[in-house]
Amino acid sequence: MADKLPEALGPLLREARARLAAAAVDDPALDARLIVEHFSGTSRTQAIADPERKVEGSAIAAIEAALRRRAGGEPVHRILGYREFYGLRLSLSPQTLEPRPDTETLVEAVLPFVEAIAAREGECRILDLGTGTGAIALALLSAAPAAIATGVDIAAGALATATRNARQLGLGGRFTALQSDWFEKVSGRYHVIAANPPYIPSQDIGNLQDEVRDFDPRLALDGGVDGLAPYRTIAAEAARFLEAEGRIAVEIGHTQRNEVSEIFHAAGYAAAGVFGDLGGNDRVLVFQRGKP
Ligand SMILES: C[S@@+](CC[C@H](N)C(=O)[O-])C[C@H]1O[C@@H](n2cnc3c(N)ncnc32)[C@H](O)[C@@H]1O
Repeated sequence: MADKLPEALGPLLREARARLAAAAVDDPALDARLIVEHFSGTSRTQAIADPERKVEGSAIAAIEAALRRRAGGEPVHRILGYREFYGLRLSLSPQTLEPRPDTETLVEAVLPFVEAIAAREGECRILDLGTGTGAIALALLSAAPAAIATGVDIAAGALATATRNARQLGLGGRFTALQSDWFEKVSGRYHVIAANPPYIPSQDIGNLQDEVRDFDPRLALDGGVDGLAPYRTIAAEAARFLEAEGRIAVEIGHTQRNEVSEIFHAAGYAAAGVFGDLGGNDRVLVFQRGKP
């Protein structure tokens, strides 16, 4: 049994970090800080300026429990219940993928187009397929006040979380949640169809990092036998829902650029951009109607 956690903020942070380091957590200093700040309601500045500040017993108990979960391998943002994405705080639930910084690449890739359409037409309609927490749609709505978005997901629990996130961010009036198997229940035409679909080949899921395999929902990861099934469906069915000059933007696995490009070219789309993530990997492909 570990010693009792100290009540004073500075020593508490040090002990939290030591426990996570002993459990071989990747970044024990960062995770200890996130956990202590979240459950004690304190800030980094307070920890530096007032390290003797006392933390309440109920907060210490919550920190104790959170450290145990983190040491047991649960991702820190699952424990906190939220993750920042594109500067927005998004709540998570068991049915949502934890949004990743790489996906911000997709937001940046289409934002200039969204802004240009909104300036020209007074509105830009976005369809976010597989919306999860609402990450892509809500980031675009927060950056483009004349945009409106429909977030589609097959998972009702994900849509409930996306709807809550939209409301909490003051974007509820421009966000519609729709439960649908890709385009099945979708109607209307959109200037942007965005998707970060599941793209891991089914047989590779067992080899993913424990934190991904055990805590992200399988529905958010499994892209079928070769990881490309959702791209085939999206490429085959998008035409009826895309405005003439619209764009389709998809996140891809870093080895999938050629295969995904071929799928969209065969369906009648031309490349309109390739975007790399912060690690320099191909991460987002943008397409428009036309010959490759
Ligand atoms: C990789 S996650 C992306 C979540 C979110 N867009 C993000 O970037 O953080 C894929 C999402 O697609 C949803 N999904 C899986 N199969 C689907 C289907 N057939 N129709 C609609 N959504 C689906 C999953 O529930 C999951 O929320």
